[in-house]
Amino acid sequence: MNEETAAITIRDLSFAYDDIQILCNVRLDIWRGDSICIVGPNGGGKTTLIKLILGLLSPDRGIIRIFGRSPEEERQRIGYVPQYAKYDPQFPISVLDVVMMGRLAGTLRNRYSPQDRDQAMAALGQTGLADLAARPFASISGGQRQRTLIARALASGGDILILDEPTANIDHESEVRFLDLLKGLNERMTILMVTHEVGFASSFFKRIACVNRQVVVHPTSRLTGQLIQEMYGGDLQMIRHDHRCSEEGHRHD
Ligand SMILES: Nc1ncnc2c1ncn2[C@@H]1O[C@H](COP(=O)(O)OP(=O)(O)OP(=O)(O)O)[C@@H](O)[C@H]1O
Repeated sequence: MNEETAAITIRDLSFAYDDIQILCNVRLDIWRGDSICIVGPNGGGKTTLIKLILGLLSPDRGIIRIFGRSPEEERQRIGYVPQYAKYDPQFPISVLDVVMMGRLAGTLRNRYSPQDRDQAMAALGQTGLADLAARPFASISGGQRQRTLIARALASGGDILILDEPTANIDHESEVRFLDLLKGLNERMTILMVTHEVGFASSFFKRIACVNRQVVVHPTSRLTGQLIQEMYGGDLQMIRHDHRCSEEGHRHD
């Protein structure tokens, strides 16, 4: 993969919180237009990996390049949807206000321009929520809140979209609409998504990255149908997946 096709390149990355090693010798290549699903056991290091990609944490060793430059330089090109559970839905603001927060430049200027507003409305249109712009964020459904947070990430105008467990707390119908939305966005954006729902991976993502101190990537085509059945049976609990993340259970691409 060369600089023209690379979106995110990680080499020899290690990171510890205090003395506890969380990620060790990670190598990962994510190309432009990729869609990659990040799975792994609780505490395996998925969110830590995302924070490193966003430049919110610095590696102890190794390098991370976003479009060939440092995460700090290219952070504006990444739209980030945080873990749903960490967002307080009771905060008294409108749907449009939430999306406007994605216009980082406006936040730094301390006031938003008409262009910021237009971008935020366009992002709401893309996620099918334009009619709800004036509604209090607290009054819309869980699935609509999720799409609002995606609109906020889109309003930033990035080329990479990173989502941390976005489907927790949304029903199946919303999940299907959500997948359609991701498919459309993937035509022009690189998408990374953390999930515990492995079934999700086979229906949309091109590749699946297992994070458990190290990172091992599989094409999702190898995980579909019978193979998924053999690997997980009817049980998609991450504890089974953790077992498969052992060195014997994986091949590096
Ligand atoms: N700020 C911090 N200080 C110290 N340890 C931390 C900190 N943040 C996370 N950890 C620890 O680092 C490890 C990896 O956490 P991380 O949130 O990256 O895991 P995860 O794979 O995203 O887990 P989950 O599936 O539960 O969300 C965990 O053991 C966690 O307790």
